[in-house]
Order: sequence, then C-alpha cells, then structure tokens
Amino acid sequence: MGDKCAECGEPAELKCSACKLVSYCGKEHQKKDWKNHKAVCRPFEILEDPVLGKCLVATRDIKPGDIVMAEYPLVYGPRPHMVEEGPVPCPGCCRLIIAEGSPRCEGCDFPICHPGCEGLRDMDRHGHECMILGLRDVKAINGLHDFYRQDALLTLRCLLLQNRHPKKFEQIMGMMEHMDRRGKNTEVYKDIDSRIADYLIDNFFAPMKILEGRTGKQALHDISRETIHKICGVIDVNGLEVNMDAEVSALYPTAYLMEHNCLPNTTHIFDKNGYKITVKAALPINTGEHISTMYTHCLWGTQARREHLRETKYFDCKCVRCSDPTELGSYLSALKCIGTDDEPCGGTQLPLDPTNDETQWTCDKCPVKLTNAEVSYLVNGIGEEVDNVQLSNPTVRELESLLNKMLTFLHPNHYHVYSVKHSLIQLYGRWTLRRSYLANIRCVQAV
Ligand SMILES: C[S@@+](CC[C@H](N)C(=O)[O-])C[C@H]1O[C@@H](n2cnc3c(N)ncnc32)[C@H](O)[C@@H]1O
Repeated sequence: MGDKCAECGEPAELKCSACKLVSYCGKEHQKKDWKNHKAVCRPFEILEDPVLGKCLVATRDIKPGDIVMAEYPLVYGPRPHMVEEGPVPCPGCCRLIIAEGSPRCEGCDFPICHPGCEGLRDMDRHGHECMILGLRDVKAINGLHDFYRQDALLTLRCLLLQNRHPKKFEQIMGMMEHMDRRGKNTEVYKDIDSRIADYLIDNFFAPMKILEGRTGKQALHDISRETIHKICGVIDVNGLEVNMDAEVSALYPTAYLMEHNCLPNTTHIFDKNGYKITVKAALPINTGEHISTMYTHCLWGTQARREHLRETKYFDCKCVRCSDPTELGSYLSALKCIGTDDEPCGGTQLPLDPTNDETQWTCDKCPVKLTNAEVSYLVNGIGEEVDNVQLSNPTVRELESLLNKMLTFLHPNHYHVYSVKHSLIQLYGRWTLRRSYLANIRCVQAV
C-alpha cells in the first residue's frame, strides 16, 4: 500500500525532504501542513557511512539553539556499574540509598528508598522486573552487595521488553555492540559473563524455567547467554548516562545515532520526567554536515580521550581536535620542555602526530625529543597524584604546592593543571565565605 497525504489522506508520492517521515499529494498540501509538521519535522536524515556505521546528517541549516530532536528513552535503569560498597541506586527511582538498613521491596526484597516510591509499581521500571527478581533462590543470598545487584537491572529491563514492547526490543537488538571486540577470551566478556549472565541465569532464570515447566506458560522467550552479552554490549556502546539526581543509564531510539566528535556541534539536556532528551545545536550546522555529540570528557587531553574512546567505544578518533598537536590552540595536553642539562629552555613540548601512538614529542625551542611512552608515563603519574590528593580532602596549601610541582612539567593550560585549579577555586570560595562570615561575627560582637 502506498503512502497517504498527511493533509487529505489521498495517495501521496512527495515525501518531506527534511525528515522523510511524512508524505503529501503535492506541494500545496505540504505547504498547508507545515504549520503542524514543523514542530515534529526532523532536520536530519539517517545515512550509512563506511567508517561510522549509521550517522545523522543535517537536511537543512540548523542554527545554534535550535532543537535537533527530543525523545523519550526506549528503556532506562540503574547504571550498569558494579557497586561493591557504599550507596546503591533504588530500583524504583535510581536515587542513591544506603542498602544496609533501608526498607525492602515487598515483591523481591531489593533495598529501596521508600515503600511509596512510584517506580516500584511502574511496569516500565521496577514493576515488571520485580516478578522475576522475586523468584530468587533465597539460599544463594550471602552479602547484600553480592546479591542485590543493581548493575544487572538494566540488562534485565531490556530482556523484559520482548514481552511488553517487542518493537523496542527489536530496536535494541538492532543496535551496534562490537561483539567482534568483545569475544570469549576478552576481559570484558569474562566480566559480563560472571557479573551479569551467571547472576541472572543462576538466581532468577533457572527458577523461572522450573516455574514455566510447572505452569506450561513461557515468561520470557529469549534469555540466552548470547542475548545477555549482546544487550550488555549495546548498553556499553550506546547507553547515555543521565546526569541528574539519580544514577541512570538510558537507551534512546534515535539520539544514540549521533557520532562522536571531540568538538561536538550539539548539546543535550534531560527532563527529570521520564528522562526525555532534548538535543540542541551548539554550533551552526549546515545542510550535509554530520550531527555529533561527545562520548568522552571534553576537558581531558587528546591521549586520554582517544584511549577512553578506544577502550569503551572501540574506535580511533581522528577528529580535527585530536589531529591538531595544539588541540586547536588550547594546549590542553602540552608539556613544558625540561630542556638539556636540567636547564629549562622555556619551550613547549608537543606531539608530532597526536593520532599516532608511537609519535615523538618535540620542543619548539630546543632539540629535546620525548617518546610518547615517556610522556604517557609522566602524565599518567601526575594524573594519579592529582586523583589521590583530590580524594584526600586537601587544604588550599596542599593543592597550591601540588600545582607548583606540576607546573615544572606541564604547560599552564594542561588539563591536569585545570583540574587542580578548579578544585582550588572551590576551596578559595569556601575560604572567602568563611573569612567574611567570621568578619561579620566580629563586627556584630563589636557593636
Ligand atoms: C553510539 S554508536 C553510534 C551509532 C552507530 N554508528 C551505529 O551504526 O549504530 C557508537 C559507535 O559508532 C561508531 N562511531 C561513532 N563515532 C565515531 C567516530 N567519530 N569515528 C569512528 N567511529 C565512530 C563506533 O563504532 C562507535 O562504537
């Protein structure tokens, strides 16, 4: 059956060239419907690229601030990270709770924030999974953190879609997961196998199978180990972390198609209500340009960003920022040259080809050269020290002394320097507030 005109319902051959989602019998009806259609018309099309796979390409010029898309997730749930101690997300609302001593869900005994938590009964959140989690083998329960494992819940929610929302399940199963890089001998396979697959199969799917045998009714059709691995891969490669008041990861029907760029042309926000994502243009995007987002940390240097992308998203970034030794003049990864005979030359060390892991680093003032391995060793060592100091609740003096030490080796714009300066600004803020508070008290006392 052919398409129908969105205005009059008659057979239609003309498609909206921007979104290609609606058809018209002719130009006149397309014009007439624009008032309604423009609110939902997508300014991009989905194309296939030999390197990127599927990607989004602008079908009209998009101005900064314009909405590129807005949509609700196919599924969302607690972040799939293992929590060995400390707070865990409530399975109803994903807000962090202290598992020990918190109330328990009536149906499955998982620690929850409050028995009245709305998400506990919502079938798209905890409601459905609770039935499976309630089938657990009680004997298997040792420690709280060992058994009530919120890191497996998003995978379970994806599996459950096959009954309630088969189209969403199909969409998730159609997403890229790089199984070629997550084969049986890899660390990631072994981790997922014991942490998620064994946990779900042994504790919940095995008793579910026994129940299915008794009742003759099949609760879930596909619970194979391969499907569990596929879903975990899809979550790792396509899941978006929703940075709000809860620890949530979500899979979106279209937003996941945005490619990565270290200089992205969009920005996005999430709505608390259902975690709707709204993607807006951050830069002018011309017709034919790709629509991109940032999969890693924008204030990390090139080596750290590229390594993170390679390990988690399985590709080598070759964007303009990664390819430029100065990172577009920001010098975020640059080092100070140590010079010869321990006499600093005042020069700057930069990589010759930042996208090559074997690249040499050269000084712009003297002949000193460094290997990439030497630079990684130095920068990673400083990074570890920065992390340790920041985690130790440092004083202003401790941070200032670390900063001075770092500035012997790092360019003043280096990302580790920014990180320490950022911590210092927060401490200075608290310091100033405390001083003015004390000064006020002294004034009041004097009066
Ligand atoms: C969230 S998915 C994006 C959608 C994906 N292209 C698809 O066809 O389903 C992320 C994957 O897309 C590819 N990708 C995204 N950005 C890329 C980039 N800048 N360079 C190379 N590959 C990229 C990588 O394979 C990555 O693991």
